[in-house]
Amino acid sequence: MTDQLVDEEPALEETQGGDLAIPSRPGELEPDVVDAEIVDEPGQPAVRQPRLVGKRRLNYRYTARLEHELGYAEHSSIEVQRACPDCPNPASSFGQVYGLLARAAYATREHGAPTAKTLGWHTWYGMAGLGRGVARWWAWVTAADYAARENLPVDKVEATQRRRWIITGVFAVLVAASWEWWRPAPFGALLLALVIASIVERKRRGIAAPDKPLAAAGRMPGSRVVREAFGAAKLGEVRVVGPVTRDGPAWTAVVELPPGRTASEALARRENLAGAFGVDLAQVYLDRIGGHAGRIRVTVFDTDPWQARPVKSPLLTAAQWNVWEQGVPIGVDARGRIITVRVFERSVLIGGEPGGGKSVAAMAFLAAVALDPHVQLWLGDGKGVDSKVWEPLAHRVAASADPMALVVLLEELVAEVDRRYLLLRKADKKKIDRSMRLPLIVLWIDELMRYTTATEKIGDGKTKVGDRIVELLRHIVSLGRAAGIITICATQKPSADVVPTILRDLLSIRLALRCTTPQASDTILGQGWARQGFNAAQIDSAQRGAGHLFSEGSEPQMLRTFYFEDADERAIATRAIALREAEGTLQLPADHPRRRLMVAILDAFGDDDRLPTEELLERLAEAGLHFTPTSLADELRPAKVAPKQLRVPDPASPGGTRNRNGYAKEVVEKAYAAL
Ligand SMILES: Nc1ncnc2c1ncn2[C@@H]1O[C@H](COP(=O)(O)OP(=O)(O)OP(=O)(O)O)[C@@H](O)[C@H]1O
Repeated sequence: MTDQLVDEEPALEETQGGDLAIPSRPGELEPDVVDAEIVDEPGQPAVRQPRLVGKRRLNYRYTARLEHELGYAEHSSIEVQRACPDCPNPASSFGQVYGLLARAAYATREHGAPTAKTLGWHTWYGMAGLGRGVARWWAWVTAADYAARENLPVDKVEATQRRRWIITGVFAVLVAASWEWWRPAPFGALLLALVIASIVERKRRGIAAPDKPLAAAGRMPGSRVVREAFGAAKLGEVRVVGPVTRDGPAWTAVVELPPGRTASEALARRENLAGAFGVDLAQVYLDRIGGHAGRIRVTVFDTDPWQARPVKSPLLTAAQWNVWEQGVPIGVDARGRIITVRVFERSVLIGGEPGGGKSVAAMAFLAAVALDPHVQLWLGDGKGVDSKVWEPLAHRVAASADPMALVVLLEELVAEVDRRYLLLRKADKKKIDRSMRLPLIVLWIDELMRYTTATEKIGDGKTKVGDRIVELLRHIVSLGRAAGIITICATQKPSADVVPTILRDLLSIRLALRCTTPQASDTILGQGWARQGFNAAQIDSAQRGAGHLFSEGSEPQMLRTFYFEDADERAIATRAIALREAEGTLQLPADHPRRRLMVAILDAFGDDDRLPTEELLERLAEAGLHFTPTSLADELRPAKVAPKQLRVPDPASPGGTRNRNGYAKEVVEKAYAAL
């Protein structure tokens, strides 16, 4: 690409309104006109077929950007400046003033200078001021003030009038003479008069110029600006420890508060600080500095980090996950660092108003659980739609949105908790560990309100279903910790009647997405956090998926959850099913072929405890199921059943045994029970 600016000053008066055709659409340009202006590069073929690719009118000149083809298949563009026939004659004074104004307008547009508004003010009040000025001048030149004094001699008044007319005349001549010196000068003088008149007029009328807005701290403020902002936020005279530095999309500084003031006070005044820095609340972050309660790290982002593009989870590309060891990656902090939560021995509460992003946040947990084939998923879904995709890989599912079905599921889980406690007691352990080979169980309940507020009566006819569900949940959450049972609940209405405090306090990981009130935010995070600056009601609706997470550490942290599209969710579920199938941990439906095969094998055993492979194959063939030794082993591998060397009765010697490759009934029974 070659960019040449042919900045030849055209003979403006000659071309003005002349026969120069100014194209308005690409392709209309007359080649001759352009060829005349183009300076070919030495040694390059002549320009052909110029094509207009853009034009711009600035001042009284017209700039056309042309693209033309050189002899070889290369393009180059050239700017040609011509006089603009629609503009006032630039040689005239009016044309020159027009030029000045056009330049000012251009500068306003290009550089965003707020001149349009200022110009409007000056024009309006300037005209009014000029009118008043002309009236004053007339009173002065006619010596109206003298005329009113009756005892003054007439000749004295006339002399004054003469003198004042002469002064006016001299001034007029000077202005007129400047015309020759520089044509826009009289207009410049007029403009100056207008501006001065406008300022005086506004002063007279008591109209103040609009206040200059407080400048934002910018991308790299000095420590003085930081100190002043803390002062303005009523945090006293602080010291900026070390330099203010850039940290990716933000600037950051360590600030030491005045003696006796604490980092908590600064956290509570985050919004005041945002105002003092001239930025949005979402752009300001305050982190405590370990080992010094009076120091705080302030980080101010150039733009709102929570409105950036959705962030994809690492689970989308992970072949498999290990929840026990790797935890659950649920989102990113303001700097884009992944936040992972440990879930073993913990339970989760996700709350927020409708559309706050609960289902998407839950997806991070469900996707991690799904991709770990050794974690069982128990589903209780209040809405009956959101978790449909996970149903095929779930171990148990409570029928859609039916509180009674959830009661049945929870009772079964309570029984499992009790069974695990027995195992713990036997193994003399306080909590399950990997050596016990018990799978983690994740219980997922979406839309808690639907269940905990259900008023139907059950059992004795006195207990409400909702109360029973809360009771069962409390049992599972409090005892499930040591038994490897993790409960995850979501709720749209995080009020105390939906999530009783007694249950809320047991759920140790709490994620507050956008809420309507600080009280709702506190219901999720815990009492008093909103006052200390962790308030999900301050999350803007444009900050989708943003929330406060109370997990580890002494206070909540803000994050943005990973975003999963429907297709991502389906892809993970499909992968997870295959993974579980391969590991033999998929809970198979009643009519699954493997389940039917295992029933047929158990029937084929009859009263025998062990069978050589060939005999088992014969008995299966009698039942209409035809396998070879290899195909049977392949079918049973996912269920973790494999043939091995066994002592089986020897038909050749009654009462004797021999070594054969075969299957043990006990192994098949265990595998069937685990399906
Ligand atoms: N982490 C995120 N990143 C980007 N967009 C998100 C994120 N989380 C949620 N959203 C957007 O917000 C919308 C609502 O999210 P979601 O369905 O999870 O809300 P919800 O709280 O479950 O709503 P409801 O209670 O009505 O079911 C999503 O469709 C998505 O567009």
